Amino acid sequence: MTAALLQRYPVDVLHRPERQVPPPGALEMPWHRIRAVCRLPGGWQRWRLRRALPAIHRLGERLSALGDVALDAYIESLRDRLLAEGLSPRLSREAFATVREVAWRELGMAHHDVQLMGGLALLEGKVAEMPTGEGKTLTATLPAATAALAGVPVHVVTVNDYLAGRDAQAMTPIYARLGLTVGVVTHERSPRQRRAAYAADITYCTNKELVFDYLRDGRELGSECTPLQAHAASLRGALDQHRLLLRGLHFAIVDEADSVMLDEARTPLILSGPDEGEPLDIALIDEVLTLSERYREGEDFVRESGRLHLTEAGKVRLVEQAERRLAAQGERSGWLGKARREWLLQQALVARHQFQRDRHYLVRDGQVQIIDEHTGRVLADRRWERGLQQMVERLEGCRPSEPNRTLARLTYQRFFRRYQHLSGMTGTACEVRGELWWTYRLRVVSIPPHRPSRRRHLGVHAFDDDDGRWQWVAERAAQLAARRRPVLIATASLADSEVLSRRLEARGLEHAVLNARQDAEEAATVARAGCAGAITVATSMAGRGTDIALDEEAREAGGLHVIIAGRHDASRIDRQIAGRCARQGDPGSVEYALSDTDPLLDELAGWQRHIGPLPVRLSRAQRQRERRHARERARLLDADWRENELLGFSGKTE
Ligand SMILES: Nc1ncnc2c1ncn2[C@@H]1O[C@H](COP(=O)(O)OP(=O)(O)OP(=O)(O)O)[C@@H](O)[C@H]1O
Repeated sequence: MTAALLQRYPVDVLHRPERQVPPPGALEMPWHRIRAVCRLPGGWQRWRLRRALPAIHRLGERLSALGDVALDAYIESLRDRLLAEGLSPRLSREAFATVREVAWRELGMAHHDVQLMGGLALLEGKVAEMPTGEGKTLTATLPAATAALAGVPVHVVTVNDYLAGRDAQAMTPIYARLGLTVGVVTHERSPRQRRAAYAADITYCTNKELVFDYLRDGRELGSECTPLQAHAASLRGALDQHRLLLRGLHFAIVDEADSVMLDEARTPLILSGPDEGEPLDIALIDEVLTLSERYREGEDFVRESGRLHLTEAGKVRLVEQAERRLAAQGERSGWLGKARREWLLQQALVARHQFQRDRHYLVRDGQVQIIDEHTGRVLADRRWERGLQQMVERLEGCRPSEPNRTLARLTYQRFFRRYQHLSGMTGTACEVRGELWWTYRLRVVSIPPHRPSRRRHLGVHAFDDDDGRWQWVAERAAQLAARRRPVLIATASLADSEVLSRRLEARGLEHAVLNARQDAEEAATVARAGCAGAITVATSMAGRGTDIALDEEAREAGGLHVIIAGRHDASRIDRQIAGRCARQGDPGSVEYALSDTDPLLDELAGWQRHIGPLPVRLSRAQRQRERRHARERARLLDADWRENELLGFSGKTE
């Protein structure tokens, strides 16, 4: 696949190469769903990958006998051969042995067999499912360096700026010794720095920055949107290639693939700019907010599948109010038009009843900032659309921001399938393997752990209310810390993390907090979290990718203990949090502290909400939410294809 890529797309000739993905035919989706079920057994896949290992080790033995100068000369010759011949299986094995030897010399870490297998799966364009803490960061260096040595620009995509910066910095010694350049794209980088980072052999970036940069390039390209059109425009001097950020979509390794490609793929990414059209009608926003105050849940509006809907009684009430307003203010009042006023009121109800401060957003420096529900991080510069942002700002007493207009939008589903070579890695893919196949044509290969896990599951503790839960959690943390074990307490929201922090403070327990409000010291907080007796309270910010290294005393005391205080949107997220302990053969334990007031229970209606033990009800609610989110993604994908077909005649959305 990759060799073909090199033949078809000489990198420096075509601008912005990417795969043209045709919309699926009528029977294609059902057919791929059947194929997702009829996959090859995992054992056979692993056996196939394992077969390549003896050859890599034989080469590795030869390389380890070389001195530093001889190794550098060997790397030079390997690069020349890869550039000339492309990525043949033989040269790929040679490259893997070389990267492994270099990793050993530069970082003191040689890839384990399971990491070599994971690397081979990535090079084949698959999702490598490797248990948490097995060293995916190091695994990615194998296919990334191999492809980069063959001249293919590589994007290593991850979920947040902290991980992109950390992984790039940690792995740079390997790439530098191989003569490869590394770039990092994070939120604060300027366009010039981004261009330079994408020009590097290997670019570490976050999914959001990558898609936004792609959309910005799309606007720069205008109508010259396909690679061939862009190339032709460049030849006739109509396109200044130096203004583009990316060099095309060649080879991507997506870390935390289930989070990036599924959890975050429920809403399209929207590039917005200042709206120079209609000015914001603050008086109307205030009026709607005042009206919405009188609407009662259950009578005037209901929650269904996580959304708010006006009931018939609510609609009748709105008609009466609108008529009164129209009579008083005339037709220019903004109340004309049934659809518009219902929509306005619905937005006001969402601002009032659905979005909660310190759960969905926080207020900082007089501004409302959105918290990413999956990563627990602030989404800098992102705002809700069409008046919703301003409504929340008014409710919080902040100055309303200027309205934005959509410039371009794109779904992750469409974006990632445009890569010439797409692969991913994660610790949690087994339950979504079908969706990864029919959405992205990605197969999942489960890679076994290097050593058997020593993680102990200490069960679930259920409480009637938050008060009881926080009291127990604080007591438990105090006991464990006294035994010199480090404790990580994961809360479901920023508000919960602050409530717990106050409880710990009241007991005089020293602790660190990692949440969207206290994110400046992230690296230092994570570095201290593995010290003997340390207590750390964190939201899902510490859920994925965070590597908590233990000190010797902590390891001897029993390793990290994780308390998951509240179930998350998907069981995969809980498993990722549990995966912060017992990594790389270390000891560790995990337990749950659940409360009957968990907002996840809102997912259940009627008897389901009240019948059965709390852990069973929460698991039911979690499964229901996972299914709802999967349905939303399927709907979005479907709408995306249909819109694409329609706009094929009239224009493009990106
Ligand atoms: N071959 C190796 N030899 C020694 N240590 C290793 C090796 N591979 C990885 N490690 C160490 O294992 C730890 C975990 O690595 P890493 O954070 O990359 O795991 P991960 O699989 O990405 O975890 P997560 O699933 O949480 O993202 C790191 O401290 C890393 O240095």
